[in-house]
Amino acid sequence: MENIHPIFDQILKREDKENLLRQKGVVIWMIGLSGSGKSTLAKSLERTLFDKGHLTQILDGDNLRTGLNNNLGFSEEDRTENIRRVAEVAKLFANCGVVTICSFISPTEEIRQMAKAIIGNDLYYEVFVNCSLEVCEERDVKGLYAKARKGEIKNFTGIDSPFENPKHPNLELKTDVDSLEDCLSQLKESITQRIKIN
Ligand SMILES: Nc1ncnc2c1ncn2[C@@H]1O[C@H](COP(=O)(O)OS(=O)(=O)O)[C@@H](OP(=O)(O)O)[C@H]1O
Ligand SMILES: Nc1ncnc2c1ncn2[C@@H]1O[C@H](COP(=O)(O)OP(=O)(O)O)[C@@H](O)[C@H]1O
Repeated sequence: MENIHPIFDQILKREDKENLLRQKGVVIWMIGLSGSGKSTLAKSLERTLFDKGHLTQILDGDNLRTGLNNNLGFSEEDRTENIRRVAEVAKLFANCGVVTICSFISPTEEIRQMAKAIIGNDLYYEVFVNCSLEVCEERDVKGLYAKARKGEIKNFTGIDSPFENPKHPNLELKTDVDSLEDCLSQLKESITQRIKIN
């Protein structure tokens, strides 16, 4: 871009900030249908890490869409822009050494590849919160599936908008098979390893 001069030679590196915080920065990218368990798992992970002295930040769809992304809806184009902005923000946090927990449906492989390309392979840690549409719909935590079935919400993921299962996540949690307690311990164990300073 003309007349824009990004600073690449920062005096302080991510490693310096990670050493200060005694943790590795990471973007934990949680993917799954509405009602699959992303927010529940993200909040519990954050609480556990915080209680152990880690600095964390949750970014999630419902919150970001009331602020930074409040001009975006659920068309394919808007979802792509939603994820592009979030990935950029997540990268800033992770480069400060923060354990950044992103909870977004991120419905297609293309969208996720974009997020990964922005964040970078070294920081991106993909978690598939796998739950069948049937169980998500049964849970219907926010009553949105009922509305979508009645045609009151258009482009609802899983109903009239696509969701592709991630092919090679770093971690897969089967929230319609394993208990919440089991899923949480799998998640906490893998993230605790991931953020450990050697
Ligand atoms: N049409 C449609 N489809 C899917 N979800 C919808 C829709 N309309 C509103 N909601 C609510 O928005 C939350 C999903 O936003 P995301 O930013 O995660 O979506 S996306 O990644 O851009 O696809 C989602 O939150 P979660 O239930 O936490 O996933 C819903 O509460
Ligand atoms: N194994 C599990 N993992 C995560 N959530 C579960 C599990 N079993 C049942 N649940 C319940 O499913 C619901 C998931 O809702 P939520 O976390 O808001 O989903 P999302 O953020 O993906 O829309 C919660 O009520 C949660 O208690």
